[in-house]
Amino acid sequence: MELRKVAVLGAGSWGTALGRLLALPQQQVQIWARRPELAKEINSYRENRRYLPGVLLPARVRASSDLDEVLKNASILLIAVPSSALQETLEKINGKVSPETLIINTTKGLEPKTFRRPSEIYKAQLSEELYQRVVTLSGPSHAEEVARDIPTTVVLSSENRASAEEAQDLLMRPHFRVYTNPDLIGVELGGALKNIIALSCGVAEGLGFGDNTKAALVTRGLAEISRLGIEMGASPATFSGLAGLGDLVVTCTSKHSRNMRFGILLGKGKSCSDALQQIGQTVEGIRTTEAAYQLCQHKNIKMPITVECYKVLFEGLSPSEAVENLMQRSKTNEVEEGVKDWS
Ligand SMILES: NC(=O)C1=CN([C@@H]2O[C@H](COP(=O)(O)OP(=O)(O)OC[C@H]3O[C@@H](n4cnc5c(N)ncnc54)[C@H](O)[C@@H]3O)[C@@H](O)[C@H]2O)C=CC1
Ligand SMILES: O=C(CO)COP(=O)(O)O
Repeated sequence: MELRKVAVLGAGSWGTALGRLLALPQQQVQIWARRPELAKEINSYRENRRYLPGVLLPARVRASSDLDEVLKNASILLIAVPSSALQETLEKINGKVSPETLIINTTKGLEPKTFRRPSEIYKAQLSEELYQRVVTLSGPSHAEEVARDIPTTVVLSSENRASAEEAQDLLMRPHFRVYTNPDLIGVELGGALKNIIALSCGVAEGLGFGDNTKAALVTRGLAEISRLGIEMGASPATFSGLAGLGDLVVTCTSKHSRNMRFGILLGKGKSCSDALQQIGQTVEGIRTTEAAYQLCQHKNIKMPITVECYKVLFEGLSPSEAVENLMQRSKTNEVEEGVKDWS
């Protein structure tokens, strides 16, 4: 049996959980951790105590802070760094990856100012040949549950169908069901924009509001995600799928969501910097709120939750004022005009 090597870049909770999933008798996994101390700790304890405590890693998973060593002979590359580190990471691997390598992107986010989705960052950094090997993984999947083999469904998209199907075969497990979807724009926008709504649900919880408020945010959040997504070229159906509604539901309800936990702290009166420090992990919703706010202003699309979330994060608006602003907007229809008119 030919032994394959999988390189995972990013030793956070998601890189570690997926590294564990990819460790098979025929697959050796090496995780790249920026900090040598973290690589050492993972190897010594067979556990990533900092980012994924309580999950024992098989011996086939090793960590290293030497990027060249991790990339050497890898035929599969999985990238799980925060969106803020994606460009820098791709620059580091430039010229070190062979064109046949299958690349799985797991970063969810949107870049402020440029509005680039993760795959657009790959496209700008990689050769066209290698870009055709990039597949984005999205959908409702908290690392803490995937790492404990809790049944999970995800979705893959790519510009290249054969690459997406190859990644599907690679990742399918009895407890991890993988779908494909050709709508790369929708899959990546769903995964990024739900973070804004999860953060807002957290704020509502921190303010002491209840389930009605959360349901309102999820539903109206999905409406504004879809409005922006369709304008950007996504297929409407994707937003009722795993990368849309699916990820929105899990992130807005799960105790594992860093975006929601960050929002709870804001709702309870913590400053952004204190809340971020307390979470101590990636909170993609902050950058994505900035990007989506700029984008909806630029494209003149109504995204009231995103706008209020932006004001709380970047302009010092209090969470309770943001809720008041949302509730007291001028009256309107639920569905867009033209979808269903009064007869
Ligand atoms: N944790 C989860 O359940 C899921 C996470 N994701 C996405 O995966 C991405 C990574 O998230 P997590 O693993 O959860 O984050 P995390 O906060 O658990 O870990 C991030 C890791 O990236 C490292 N890192 C930060 N800056 C870096 C840089 N410049 N170069 C190299 N490494 C750097 C950190 O040191 C840390 O090891 C995010 O885009 C997130 O939205 C997607 C689905 C599920
Ligand atoms: O994307 C995720 C689950 O699908 C992870 O969400 P958080 O980053 O909010 O933890």
